[in-house]
Amino acid sequence: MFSSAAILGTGSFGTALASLIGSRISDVVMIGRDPVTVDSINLAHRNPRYISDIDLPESVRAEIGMNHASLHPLILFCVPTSVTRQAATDLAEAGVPEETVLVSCAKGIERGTGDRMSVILKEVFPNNPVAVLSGPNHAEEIARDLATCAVIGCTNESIACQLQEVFTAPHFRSYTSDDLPGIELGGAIKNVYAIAAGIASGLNLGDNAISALVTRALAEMTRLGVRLGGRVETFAGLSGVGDLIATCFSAHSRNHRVGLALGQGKSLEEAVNALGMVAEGVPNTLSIYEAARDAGVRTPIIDAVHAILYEDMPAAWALSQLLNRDPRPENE
Ligand SMILES: NC(=O)C1=CN([C@@H]2O[C@H](COP(=O)(O)OP(=O)(O)OC[C@H]3O[C@@H](n4cnc5c(N)ncnc54)[C@H](O)[C@@H]3O)[C@@H](O)[C@H]2O)C=CC1
Ligand SMILES: O=C(CO)COP(=O)(O)O
Repeated sequence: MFSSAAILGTGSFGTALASLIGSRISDVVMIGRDPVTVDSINLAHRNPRYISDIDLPESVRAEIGMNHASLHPLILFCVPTSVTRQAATDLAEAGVPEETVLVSCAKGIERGTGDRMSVILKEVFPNNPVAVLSGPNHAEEIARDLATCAVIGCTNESIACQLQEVFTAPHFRSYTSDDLPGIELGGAIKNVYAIAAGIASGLNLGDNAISALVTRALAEMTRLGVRLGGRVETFAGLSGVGDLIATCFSAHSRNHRVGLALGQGKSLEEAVNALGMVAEGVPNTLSIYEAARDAGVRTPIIDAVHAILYEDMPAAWALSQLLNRDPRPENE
C-alpha cells in the first residue's frame, strides 16, 4: 500500500477521490490554486467550492504548488484534460522520482495531437509507471459513499493490484485491465454523447429517442475507439457503456446539463457559464471530431453535436438530419 498520495486538483473529482482514498492512506495532500479552498480544507476539512457539504477525512490536507506533490509515491491527476500537459510539466520541474506512480483520472483527449492523458504523462515522465482510472464515477455520489465500480488501467500487473487496493472501499469496487486506450477513449468519447442525450432531453424527445440515441452512441463509440487503438470488449465494460449510461441519464453529469440547456434553447456560452464547472464534452467535441476525421471513421452523432456546438446548427435540424440519413444494417 502507498504510504501517502498527492491529488492534483481541488475540484469535484479531486475532492471525491480524496474522500475515498483518505480512508485508506494516512497522508493525502490535495494540490490547489485557490488559498480560500486550501485553507478551508486544512482548517474545516471541507471544500467550500465543490461538494461542500461533506467532511473530508483527517488524513486529507491541501497545499498550493507542485513541490508539495512531487515526493509522494502516488500522484493522481484530477485537473481538466486541457491543462493536464501543463500540470505534468510543472510537476516534472519540481522533480519526481522514477518509481512514483502517476494516475490520470481525467476524461478527454488533447486537441491538436489527439493524445490520451496517459500518453501525455508517459511523454513527460518516460520512466514512471502510468495508470488510468475510469468508470461510472460521479464525484457527488462517490463523496457520499454511494456504491459504484471503476476500472484501473495499467500495463504493470503488480502496480495495477496495488492501485486496486487503494481504490477499494465498502462502497467502491475496482477491476484491473491493461487496455489503457480502450479505457481512456470510452471515458473521453462518452462526454460528447452525454451532451447529445442532454439535448434530446431538453427537446423533450421522450425515452424511446434517448434510449435509441445511447444505443447507437455505443456502436459509434466502439467503432471509433477500436480504430483509435482500444479493444472492443473494453467498450462493453465499466469505462465504456457503464460510464455512457451514467452520464447520459444522470442529473449529476455536467455534460448532460450543458446539453439540456442547449436543447432548451440556451446558447453554448450561456450553458457553459451557468454550469461554472468543467464539462469536458465541450472542448472534446472538437478534439474527438478531429480525431474521427483523421482516422476516417463515420461518426454521425459526434458530427451532429459538433454542428450544434460549433457550426450554429439548430438542435432540431441536426436531429432530423441524423434520422434521415440513408438506411443501413444495424451491425456493420
Ligand atoms: N466530476 C466528476 O464526477 C468526474 C470528473 N472526472 C474528470 O476529472 C477531471 C476534472 O474534473 P472535475 O474535478 O469535475 O472538474 P472541476 O471543474 O470540478 O475542477 C477542476 C479543478 O482543476 C483545477 N484547474 C483548472 N484549471 C487549472 C489549471 N490551469 N491549472 C491547475 N489546476 C486547474 C480547478 O481549480 C479545479 O480545482 C475532468 O477531466 C473530468 O472529466 C472524472 C470522473 C468523474
Ligand atoms: O465522468 C463522469 C462520471 O463518470 C462525470 O461526468 P460529467 O463530467 O458529465 O459530470
